[in-house]
Amino acid sequence: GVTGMEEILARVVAPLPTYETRDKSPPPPESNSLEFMHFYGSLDKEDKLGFLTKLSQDFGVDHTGVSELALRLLDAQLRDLVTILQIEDRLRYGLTPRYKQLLNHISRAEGGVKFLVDLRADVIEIISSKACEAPHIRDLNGTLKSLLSEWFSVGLLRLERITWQSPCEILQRISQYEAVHPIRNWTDLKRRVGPYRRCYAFTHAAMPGEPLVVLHVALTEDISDNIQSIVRELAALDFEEDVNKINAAIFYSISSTQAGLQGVELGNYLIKRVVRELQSEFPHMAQFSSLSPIPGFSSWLQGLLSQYKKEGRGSDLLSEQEWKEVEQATDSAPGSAAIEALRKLIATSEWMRSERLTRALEPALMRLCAWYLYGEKRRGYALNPVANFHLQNGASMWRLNWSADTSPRGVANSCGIMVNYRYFLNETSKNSALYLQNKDIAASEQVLGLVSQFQKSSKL
Ligand SMILES: CC(C)(COP(=O)(O)OP(=O)(O)O)[C@@H](O)C(=O)NCCC(N)=O
Repeated sequence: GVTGMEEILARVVAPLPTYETRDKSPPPPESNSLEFMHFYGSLDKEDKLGFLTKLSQDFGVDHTGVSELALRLLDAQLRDLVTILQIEDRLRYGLTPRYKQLLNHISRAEGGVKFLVDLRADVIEIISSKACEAPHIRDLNGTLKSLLSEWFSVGLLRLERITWQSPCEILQRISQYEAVHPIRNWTDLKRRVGPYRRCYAFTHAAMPGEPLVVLHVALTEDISDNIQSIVRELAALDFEEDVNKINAAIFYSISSTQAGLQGVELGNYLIKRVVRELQSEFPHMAQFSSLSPIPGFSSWLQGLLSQYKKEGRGSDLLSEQEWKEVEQATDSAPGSAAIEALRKLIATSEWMRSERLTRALEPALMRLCAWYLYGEKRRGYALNPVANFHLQNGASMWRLNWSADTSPRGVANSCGIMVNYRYFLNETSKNSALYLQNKDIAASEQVLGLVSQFQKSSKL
């Protein structure tokens, strides 16, 4: 109940020591941390929301104290620098939320770091579900994120290569966490860590046996243009890699496993770290690229077709000839009926069954997909989350691949198209800065060509 929460919080969230005694006060008993963790663990989702709201509101920053210090700082502007710096330091300390010490102490308890990672996952869920508008909960998220970013900085992470000899519990976790191309069975898993494959994970001493982010790599002769050649069912090859057939590293799946570490950029660091690892193992390797899905393209396209149907602008999406093919294949009248018919074909993946329709639609779907990846934005950045991830890392949108994923899921999600985000090593930091600051997308001639085809045909 509420009184229970109030009582617990007042007892275990020690008041912030005064500025003068900030380095002299003894740490609160570890029992406070253990009691907090135990109590929180016993709450259901509803109560967790109430508890975290109370923690962030009533045990955060002393706003009155801060505004008084701010006034004192203003008054001191004409004083000597030493005085000003002293008051600034008081202000800096005054902005420390009362609960921050408790979070620090919890991190030193057994299982405390994992507890805080999961606690932030709860906070993120509360914020994204808009379950409560309390602005203080964002402060709590910010404090947790900055603490976790320090504890999970690259220097404190361990790069582990996962092989068939890795402990079963790690292999089991790898197959459980694989979010992009689900692992079907032991044979599939063995293939993913076998010859011409690499699987790496970051782990942290505070969370033993827990892969924090997992990267799957295929070692190939050149940059892969389809996923079937990478994940198809094949008897696991037993012979060692033939180094002459290895010139490229294809990142075909990456998944972070801890929701509470969102924003800590582990995936980006893992890719960069693995590139260095592979360069030392294969000094001549010069091609590093992802082979990425394009989740959301199909549904975006269906939405676009509905919108253009309403506005009677079908001719802006497909050429005369392309519409003719659709009308014939679906026996529909020109105009909105044909648009609706095409929308249905995309929604049911029916178009894939007809050789003729596939050939007719390829140019249109490729230029629409190029526009979806390159032109569609959210707050100025790429709308597609996978594109945004790789572009933030400094990769360039290098090649769209037709019928790259012919699995039912691949056709349903992105009309079977996949994209290579290529990592030109001496350009990633420049590309990343240009993308993050100016929202410029680094793209190849092939992609830019498809985009300009779309713009010409739709007069965008
Ligand atoms: C793509 C991933 C690995 C990026 O993680 P990370 O680099 O830690 O980014 P962030 O979560 O810190 O923003 C992550 O967003 C993820 O697991 N996405 C779901 C699976 C996928 N590959 O899209």
